[in-house]
Amino acid sequence: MPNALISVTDKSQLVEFAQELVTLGWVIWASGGTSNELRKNSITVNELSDYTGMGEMLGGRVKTLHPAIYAGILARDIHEDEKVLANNNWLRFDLVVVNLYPFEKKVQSPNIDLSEAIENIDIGGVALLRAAAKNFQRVLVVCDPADYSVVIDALKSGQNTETLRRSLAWKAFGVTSRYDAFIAGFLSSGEVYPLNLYRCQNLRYGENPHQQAIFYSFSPNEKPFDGRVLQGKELSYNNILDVDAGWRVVSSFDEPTVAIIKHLSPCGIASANTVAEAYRQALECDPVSAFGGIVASNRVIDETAAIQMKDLFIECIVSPGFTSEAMEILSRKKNCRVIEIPISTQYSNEQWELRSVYHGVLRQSVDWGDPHGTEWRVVTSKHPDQEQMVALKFAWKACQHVKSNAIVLAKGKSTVGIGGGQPNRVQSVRIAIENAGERARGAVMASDAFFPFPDSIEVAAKAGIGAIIQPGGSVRDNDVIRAADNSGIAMIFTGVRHFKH
Ligand SMILES: NC(=O)c1ncn([C@@H]2O[C@H](COP(=O)(O)O)[C@@H](O)[C@H]2O)c1NC=O
Repeated sequence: MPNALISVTDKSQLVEFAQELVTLGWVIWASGGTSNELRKNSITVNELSDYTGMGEMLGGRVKTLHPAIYAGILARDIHEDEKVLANNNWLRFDLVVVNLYPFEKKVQSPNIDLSEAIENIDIGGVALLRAAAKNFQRVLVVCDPADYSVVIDALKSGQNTETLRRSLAWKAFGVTSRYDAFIAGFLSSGEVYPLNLYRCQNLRYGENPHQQAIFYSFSPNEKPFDGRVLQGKELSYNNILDVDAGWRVVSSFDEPTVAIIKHLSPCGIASANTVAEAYRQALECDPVSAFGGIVASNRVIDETAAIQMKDLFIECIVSPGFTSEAMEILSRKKNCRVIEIPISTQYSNEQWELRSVYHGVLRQSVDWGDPHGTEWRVVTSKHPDQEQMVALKFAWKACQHVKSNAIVLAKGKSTVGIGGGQPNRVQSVRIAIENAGERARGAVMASDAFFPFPDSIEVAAKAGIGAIIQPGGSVRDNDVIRAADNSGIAMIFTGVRHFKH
C-alpha cells in the first residue's frame, strides 16, 4: 500500500483530504499535531515518531529530521536504493504533504520579539518539501491545501501523474525559496527583498512588435488580474497596462464609476447613479481620444450600459460583472476584449508596487488617495459653495490618476477636461481648458501638485474656472492665492501631493 507523509500547520481541508487518501488505500504517517487532528476526526493515522522511534525534541525543533524518513522520500526506483530501504526496514513514501510555519504572517504582527520569530522558522518542513520535490520523478509533493483536490482527482483517475508531479515540485521549490528569502529579508531588515514571479501569460509582443514580453503574477496558476477574459483575443502588453490603470481609477471610487483610458491616461472619468450614465458622461469628456481606449467600470455592466457602448471602438471593457443581456450586445463587438475582474476591497496605502528601472527595481507603497486624517484648508477669501465642493472632491480623486503634471476640470462628478503628462503645469492647464471648451466656464480645477507661479490661475480665471483644489506648498503660494482672490476664485489646499510619473 502507498504511504503518505503529512505534516501541516495550516490544517484546513486536511481531514477531508486524508479521508479521501484512506479511501483510496493510502497509509497515513503524520507528525504530532497533524496526527492529533486526524485522530480527533476518526482518521486512521500512524505517528512518525513511533516509526522512527525518536520522539519530537527541542520543543518541536526536531520532529521529522530522521534518516528513516528522508531515505523513504529520497529513494529512487533503483535496486540499490530499494535494498537500503529493505535492509533497514524503512518505508517508501510516495506522497509528502507539508505546509510551513507561517513565518511571514507572524513577523507582520507588531511587537513580535526575535525569539518568537526564530521559533517560527520552519526547518524540517522545508527539508521535507525540498527532498520530495527533488525526487518528483517518483514522489508527489503538496505544499498548498488548494492543490488537494487536484491530487485526489489525479489519483482517482489512475492516470500517469508525471506532469502533475513536476509542477507540484517547482511549486514547492518556489514556496521554499520565497520562504527563505523572506527570512533573509526579515533578519537583514530589508537588505533582501523576496520576490517570486510566476508566468501567467506569454504575450505576443511587448509595447511594440519587435519587443518580447511575458506577464508574471505574484502567485502560481493565476490568470491575468485574477480575472476572466469572457470574450475577444488575449490581452496584449499595452492592454494590460491600460486595464491596470482603468481598474485603479474605478477601484478608488465608491459610487458607480466609469473610466475611459487611452495610453495609460484617463480621457474621461465620471461617477453617477448608474453605469450607463457614468459611461455617457465619461465619454462626453473627450470622445475623440476615447476611440480605441479601454473602459473600466466598478459595477456590473447591464444592458443599458452595453447599448451605449456598442458604437464606440473599444479595445477592452473591464468590470466586476456583466449581465447576460449585456454580453449578448457586446458579443457583436467582435474585436473587443471583455474582461471580468473581481472588485477588491483590500486596497490600502500599505500595499506595495514595483517598477523596473535600468539595473534595479523601485518599490513604493501604492497611492490610494489622501492619507487618513488629511485636512483641507480654504485659503482664499471666497469659499467653495456646496455644488463646487462636490465637484472639487471628485476632481481631486480623478486628478490622482492622471500623469503629472496633472490638471483635471470637473463639473458635478464628471471630468470635462483633462491635461496631463506635460513637463510644465500651465501647459496642462491650457490642454485641459482646450479639451473642455465652453464647459470650462463654471467648472472646478484640480492640480496634482502645487502651482509654482500664478500663471495657471490667470489662465484658469480667463476660462471661467470657479474653484481650485491643489496641495499648496510653493514658495510663491501667496502670489497664487492673491491671483485667485483677484479673480474671485475659491481655492483649497489639501496639503497632500499626488505626483504620478
Ligand atoms: N523540525 C522538524 O523536524 C519539523 N518537521 C516538520 N515540521 C513542521 O511542523 C509542522 C507540523 O507540525 P504538527 O504536525 O506538530 O502540527 C509543519 O508546518 C511542518 O513544516 C517541523 N518543524 C520545524 O522545523
